[in-house]
Amino acid sequence: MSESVLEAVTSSAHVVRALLARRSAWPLGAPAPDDAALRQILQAAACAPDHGQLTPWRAQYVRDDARHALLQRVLAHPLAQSQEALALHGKYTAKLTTAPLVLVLAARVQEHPKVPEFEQLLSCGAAAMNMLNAACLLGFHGFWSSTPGLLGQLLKEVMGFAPTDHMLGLLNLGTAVQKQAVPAQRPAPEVFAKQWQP
Ligand SMILES: Cc1cc2nc3c(=O)[nH]c(=O)nc-3n(C[C@H](O)[C@H](O)[C@H](O)COP(=O)(O)O)c2cc1C
Repeated sequence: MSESVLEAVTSSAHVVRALLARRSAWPLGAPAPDDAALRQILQAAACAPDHGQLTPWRAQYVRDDARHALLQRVLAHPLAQSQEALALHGKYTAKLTTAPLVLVLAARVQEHPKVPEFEQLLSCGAAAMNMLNAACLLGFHGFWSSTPGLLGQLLKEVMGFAPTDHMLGLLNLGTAVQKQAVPAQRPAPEVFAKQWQP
């Protein structure tokens, strides 16, 4: 085996090991990916399988003080003043400000004769996972969290997503505060996959 092939094989094995060891982490602190690292992470989204090349994934990222400005706008929104919504302000605060870099994810699905909605949504999920994996491979940590119900609606309005966009949650990026991640108990492949034979 040539030196360069050996190097490629060795680094591929390293990447697969890193993929298999990946854990989500929460809370997240500094450092977050800088602009150059974030660009690579976003570029990884664009490597998702994308039937019809529709680019259905959308993201807006928020760093540092801008997270607090976003939070204030969310909390000040008229829809966030009901008794029910007021009880969720603490949860919204934790969701939007616990990680130093927050990507707000959405799917922009379009009518297409060959690409149904579910394929476009799956493509967005793949894009998000590519970003999470890229961030981890670059040495950062991440946590994909949801923006249920009203929070998704508030973020959509405050951040200027399109009214028809589907909110897909937050991809929180930074560095794990707790350094010792417990290895995850993952199901063995036999649990969810089997060989089909005629
Ligand atoms: C779209 C999506 C939204 C999620 N939202 C939450 C959430 O709001 N809260 C939560 O505890 N886990 C949420 N999770 C699960 C975590 O991101 C994470 O996968 C889980 O804690 C397991 O950790 P692991 O990735 O290390 O296996 C969500 C996962 C997905 C795919």
